[in-house]
Amino acid sequence: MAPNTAPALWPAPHASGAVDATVHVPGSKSVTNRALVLAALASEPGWLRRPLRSRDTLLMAGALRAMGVEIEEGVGPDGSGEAWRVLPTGLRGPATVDVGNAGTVMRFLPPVAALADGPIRFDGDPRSYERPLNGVIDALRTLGARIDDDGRGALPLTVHGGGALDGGPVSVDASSSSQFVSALLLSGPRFNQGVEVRHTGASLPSLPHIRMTVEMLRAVGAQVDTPESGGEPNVWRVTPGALLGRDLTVEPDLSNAQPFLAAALVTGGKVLIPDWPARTTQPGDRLREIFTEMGGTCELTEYGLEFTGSGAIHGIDVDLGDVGELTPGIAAVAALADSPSTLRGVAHLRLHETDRLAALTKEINELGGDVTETADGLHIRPRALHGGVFHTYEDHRMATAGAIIGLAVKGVQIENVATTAKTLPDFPDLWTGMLGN
Ligand SMILES: O=C(O)C1=C[C@@H](OP(=O)(O)O)[C@@H](O)[C@H](O)C1
Ligand SMILES: C=C(OP(=O)(O)O)C(=O)O
Repeated sequence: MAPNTAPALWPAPHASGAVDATVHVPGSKSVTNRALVLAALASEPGWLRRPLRSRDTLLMAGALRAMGVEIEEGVGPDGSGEAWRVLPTGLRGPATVDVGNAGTVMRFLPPVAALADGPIRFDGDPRSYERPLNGVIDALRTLGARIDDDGRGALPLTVHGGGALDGGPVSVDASSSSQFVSALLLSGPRFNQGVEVRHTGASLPSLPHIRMTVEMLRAVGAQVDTPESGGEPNVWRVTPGALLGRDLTVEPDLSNAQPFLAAALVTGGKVLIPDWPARTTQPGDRLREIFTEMGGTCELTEYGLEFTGSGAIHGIDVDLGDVGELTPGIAAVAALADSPSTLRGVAHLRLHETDRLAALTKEINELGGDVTETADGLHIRPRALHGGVFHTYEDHRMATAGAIIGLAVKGVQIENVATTAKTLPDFPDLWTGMLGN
């Protein structure tokens, strides 16, 4: 008998009433992967408490280990919580890095590899070959690195680390991904002359993620000048210097909190997310404002964020350029709203895990929806939806978007829900737990 290769279908639970749940959301992918890189580049050991353990972060840890960094399992210095202890060593090749489809791994690590002694080969999932990396490759060459690639500005490639990198000024068009800028800044303190990154493109997505990079660099002792600290627009400067080993507790992933907040909105229920930070650079914090405009109310207390749906869901006209990774979840809620929505500023999502604008349009429309792509986003006119298969294109946020729709629409089946393991392996259990099943 021929093997059955069709991806499994997961019946998305339909909500029989208003949810009322507390959901402990695991750590932030973006914070965990920056913290791992910074700890690996430090001059002394460091701790990461409550790191996210998901495909993207385990790939990052595995890649750093392959380059000689020791990452030990342990409990934090005060004995509480699970932690990783990172012991930076001389970075070395030869090594092979599997980036999977993690933007943070494929973009943040080539600059680290340029500092290693020996060749580091980068490879990954088929989709990783299509995601832009030209900004990092070209910039590293300008800064003195030797890289072998096939000329497409993408994976696979080999960085021939020389043990050090000159660094200095470099221009990069980061309109396709803010991660180009973050990547160069993160390793910048270890370049001989530091780095001055000048973004030359017409637009720059995901600015909060660049702010996260800057704040985390400063927290380990790096000196960073930014447009916001009185520097030139679109220019970031990192001074060369040693990095401290820190004891960092990773915040919950607020973008992964999105489907649970959406559940409160869609069912007219209530969800508490403990440990929601009072101040954060995570883009998911914008959900407090966006989901309030879409019909909920929220309160940030010492216990966390309590979000309550009113039973009504309103459409929204919003520029998501700063917070692009929230688009699939917002589109799912918008498809269930009482008025149309326009999501703008996210053309670069066509180069994410999948072409998210095309995928959302196709999948929502196949359930009976009325979504059209615009040049830089989506137009969503709510219509009565029906059940069917929601394809996910190996995109974790497509899977969680489908689950949101499934709360309100009977008979939705999510293809390959296991793809949520990219950033939230516990998703199916957390979801059914939230629903009291
Ligand atoms: O630096 C980061 O941690 C991220 C930056 C953003 O990338 P883009 O600027 O490519 O959208 C975001 O979408 C991604 O999920 C995580
Ligand atoms: C775009 C995303 O991931 P990546 O870090 O792979 O770019 C995402 O998580 O939505």
